[in-house]
Amino acid sequence: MDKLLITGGATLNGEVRISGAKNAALPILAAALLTKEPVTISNLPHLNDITTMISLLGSMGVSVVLNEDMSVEICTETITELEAPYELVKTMRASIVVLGPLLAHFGKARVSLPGGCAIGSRPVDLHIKGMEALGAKVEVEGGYINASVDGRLKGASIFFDKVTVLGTENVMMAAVLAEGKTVLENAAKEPEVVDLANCLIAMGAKIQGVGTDTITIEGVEALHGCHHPVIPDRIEAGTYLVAGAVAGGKVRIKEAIPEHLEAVVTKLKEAGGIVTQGDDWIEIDMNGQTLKAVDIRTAPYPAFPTDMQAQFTLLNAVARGTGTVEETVFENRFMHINELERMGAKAKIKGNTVVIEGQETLKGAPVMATDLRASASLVLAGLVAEGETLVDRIYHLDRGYECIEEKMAMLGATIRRVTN
Ligand SMILES: CC(=O)N[C@H]1[C@@H](OP(=O)(O)OP(=O)(O)OC[C@H]2O[C@@H](n3ccc(=O)[nH]c3=O)[C@H](O)[C@@H]2O)O[C@H](CO)[C@@H](O)[C@@H]1O
Ligand SMILES: C=C(OP(=O)(O)O)C(=O)O
Repeated sequence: MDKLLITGGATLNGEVRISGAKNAALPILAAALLTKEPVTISNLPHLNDITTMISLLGSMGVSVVLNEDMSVEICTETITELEAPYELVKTMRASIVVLGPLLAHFGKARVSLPGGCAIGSRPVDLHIKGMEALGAKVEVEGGYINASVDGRLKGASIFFDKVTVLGTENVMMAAVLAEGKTVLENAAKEPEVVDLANCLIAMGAKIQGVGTDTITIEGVEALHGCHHPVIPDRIEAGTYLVAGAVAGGKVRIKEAIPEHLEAVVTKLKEAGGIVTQGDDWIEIDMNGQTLKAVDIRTAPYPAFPTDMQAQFTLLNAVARGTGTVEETVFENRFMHINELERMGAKAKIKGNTVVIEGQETLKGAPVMATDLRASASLVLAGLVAEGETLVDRIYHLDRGYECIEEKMAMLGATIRRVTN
């Protein structure tokens, strides 16, 4: 199993290109199931999750062709199976997002329940209720969601009890082919939802209000092919900015969308970073600045993202002062704390809040990655710790960070992949 070996202490300097967003690319790949015509998707990141989604489409008999420019062309003309099997869904819960497109286009879907994961129970009840509201018959049996509809789905008014990103995306994709009007209230406003909607609109869908909490969809009979470039990954961007903050120096992220990172940049400035930005870049300069602990409260966009919580927890662990981090989105997203404590971090967890007392230094240690962003926080810890840190189980990182060791090394980090 691959590990990352990091020798701490190097100051980071330079530029890093941000890859396409995993969480936008995954539903957009699924959106190709909504039409018979070819859909071409570019700026896809090279990540294990993307490979899993492509394998899932392939397992259905969908044709997926890699073009010379590295874009991917997907065509459903050859589809034979309307199923997402457990073997694939268990490795990536975002596979659930094929439910809406399969049901809306083919009238039937069988999708394995994703189950819980290292960050909490993560139910999909709101996805299922949304499909039922659109007129689907849904049964959960033997760990599978079996959904079907006679004829077309029917537009409906749907209020999400909780803001759900994949839930909004799944139901929005089902509604674009439904008969009549659908109104989604308390919908997710994340940039990835907006990117998916823009792809659907390019395919001929009629959607209004994306980026607000009320999305209105006027169903159409059929969608057509399109070419869609995926937006840059705001979480990857934020992670490299935190790397610059904790390791000192000057780090510029390029080919990003600064508007998507406002909550993160606000906290980086509060932490003492000198942050400047242009149309598609953000730079953090820590030369001579003292890193200060900050208070964080995660919540749906545009508030501070839960996917940046672990990285800021680490920032607090090496900053001056005491910072409080409150996690309101997932019930169990503090798995990185124990590992950071093994490196000398001082933290107290109480319910969904952790209070971190900043330390002058952390000490390198062998640590275990438990989920994607927890892993990112351990890599960041390794960059600042004294001595060597060996991060085990980095398959989590490979789900979400393209070429992380190459990108970090280009900024000056001493980091390499160890295979055994
Ligand atoms: C592939 C992808 O895009 N993943 C992102 C997506 O996950 P995902 O879409 O799975 O997360 P949700 O927004 O759905 O989860 C938000 C909250 O709603 C709850 N919930 C969700 C659905 C449901 O049917 N019932 C229910 O109770 C969840 O348990 C959680 O407490 O948004 C999360 C929140 O920004 C991010 O951390 C993930 O990186
Ligand atoms: C939690 C995440 O992803 P997923 O929803 O795919 O588990 C993430 O990207 O941080």
